[in-house]
Amino acid sequence: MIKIKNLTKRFGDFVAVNDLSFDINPGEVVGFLGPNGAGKSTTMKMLTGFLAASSGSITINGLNIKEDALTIKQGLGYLPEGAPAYGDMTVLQFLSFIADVRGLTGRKKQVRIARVIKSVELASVLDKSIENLSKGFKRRVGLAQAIIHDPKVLILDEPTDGLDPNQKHHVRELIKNLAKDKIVIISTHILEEVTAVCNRALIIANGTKIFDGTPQQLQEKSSYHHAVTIELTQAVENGDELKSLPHVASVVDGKNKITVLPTSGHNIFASVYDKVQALGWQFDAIYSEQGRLDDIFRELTTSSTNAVDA
Ligand SMILES: Nc1ncnc2c1ncn2[C@@H]1O[C@H](COP(=O)(O)OP(=O)(O)OP(=O)(O)O)[C@@H](O)[C@H]1O
Repeated sequence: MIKIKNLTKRFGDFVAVNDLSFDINPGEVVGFLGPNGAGKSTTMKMLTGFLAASSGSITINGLNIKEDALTIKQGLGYLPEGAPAYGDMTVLQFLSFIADVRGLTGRKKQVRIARVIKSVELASVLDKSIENLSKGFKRRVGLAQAIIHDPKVLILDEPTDGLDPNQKHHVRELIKNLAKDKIVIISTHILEEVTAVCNRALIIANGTKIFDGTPQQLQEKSSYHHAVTIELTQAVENGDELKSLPHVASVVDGKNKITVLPTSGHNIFASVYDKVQALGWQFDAIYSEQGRLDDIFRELTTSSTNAVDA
């Protein structure tokens, strides 16, 4: 279990992480979100013992990062931002080196190396220098070094950055499989990643926690939660006719699309559907939305007085 209490990091007068507190339990895959400069990487660096906190405490499985950094690091996998160091090593040399650093020897070392090569799909680049790899392969090598020792806590800073869509899918599946008995913290800008991989979302802005809940609870905060979208066959209608329905907050007219937003907590699908039928509108699709994460992310992170726990 990870316990973060009143964690603060100052760089001179600037407060990058401000009084952050939260706990994380095994089995949780936490999407750590926030706009650029919110303090995500700084928090991750403190969690992994690479940066000392100005105040507050971090304990991982009962050990304090200040006193037991080495023991904590042994049970932790970390994928930092960017590419792995030692660009002149080949992929295989690098993995072998990391396995040595992690104290793996003999058959166990060979088995673990073979396992990560397979799970992160590195077989085709084993003899290439890391510096000559594409961005996506560099990221995969970074992921391989983070999981080679089967750590109980995995901290991944933008794990799918630079990967093509197939690889993104593959890495997300890999993370989901790895996550069963571990704590996984993923920093990401990709909101769809949160619903695809995470069972908890934690959003920070200006170093302060502004949301902590499930991806579902995050979606429920969107003004598009339970909004009804009608994709019209022809863009001849406007949404004025729908504005007067009960519990309708507003109507957004798009090109061939009209979206009807409900007032909080109301389900307006049936009444919108009936009205569209009564009006005789031709449509290709009509559906209820789950909520738009981009929209709620913007709402939460652009307002400064919005601290919330789901
Ligand atoms: N070593 C440092 N010295 C001074 N300021 C720093 C230092 N490291 C980070 N900062 C500042 O702290 C703030 C938080 O940075 P951090 O890298 O943690 O943000 P982030 O949420 O990871 O952003 P991004 O999404 O852009 O990676 C930023 O304003 C950054 O400029």
